[in-house]
Amino acid sequence: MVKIYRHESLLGFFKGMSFPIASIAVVNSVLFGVYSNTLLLLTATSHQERRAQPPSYTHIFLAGCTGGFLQAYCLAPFDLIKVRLQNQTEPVAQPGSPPPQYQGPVHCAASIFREEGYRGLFRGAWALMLRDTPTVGIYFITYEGLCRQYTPEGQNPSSATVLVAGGFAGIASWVAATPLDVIKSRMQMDGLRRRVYQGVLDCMMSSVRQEGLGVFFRGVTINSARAFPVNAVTFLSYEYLLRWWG
Ligand SMILES: C[N+](C)(C)CCCC[C@H](N)C(=O)O
Repeated sequence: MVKIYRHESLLGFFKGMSFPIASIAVVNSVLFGVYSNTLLLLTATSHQERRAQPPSYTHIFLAGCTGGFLQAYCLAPFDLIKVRLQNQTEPVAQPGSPPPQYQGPVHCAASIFREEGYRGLFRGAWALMLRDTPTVGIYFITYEGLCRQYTPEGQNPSSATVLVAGGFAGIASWVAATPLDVIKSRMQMDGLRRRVYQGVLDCMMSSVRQEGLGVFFRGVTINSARAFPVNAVTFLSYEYLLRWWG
């Protein structure tokens, strides 16, 4: 951190932000848009009417799963690129040494397309859909459940409630998502050199065989620590944007 700050000032910490920001905007608008519109279809109530006539948890879960399933499709190529770039851990290039395999997100996307084809951009997408379909259901159930618990009937939840409920929704869904998150990332890295895994099930079996059941909880702490603030802010933005524009 000190080195980055000295050489590049505060801006250095935000390097490479434009690509994730653009992808988060698309992915989250699909997620929340599909969720809300599925609820509209299932319960015939708009976001504003849902405080007075709260939908059932079954409907919330189904709408969440639909949102999770469709957002995974949009997320897949962006997530693949993120995982490939993050795993590129060769030491910093010396003058004269060959450049890293991927020079940035656009170059990474283009090389995957060139070397592995259109389907290559969707490597790991099945595992991602399996990860996100049920866990986004859990995400919205936790959020709604906590909001209802701490809000007087018929009223809008306070900002503090939205932040805390959003934070815990993030943690609950990420804890549930971590086993398939591990598998997903392994599938995304597979194919870089030679293919190791036959498919999602094969990847699960051989990971457990080699590393034990603990493999399914790799990174659960860091995922949860990230999930709280990210999802607190996500839900606060969602609630306020809909209140202003709705
Ligand atoms: C379902 N799963 C837990 C994987 C993600 C839920 C989406 C939450 C948010 N986009 C985030 O990045 O935390």
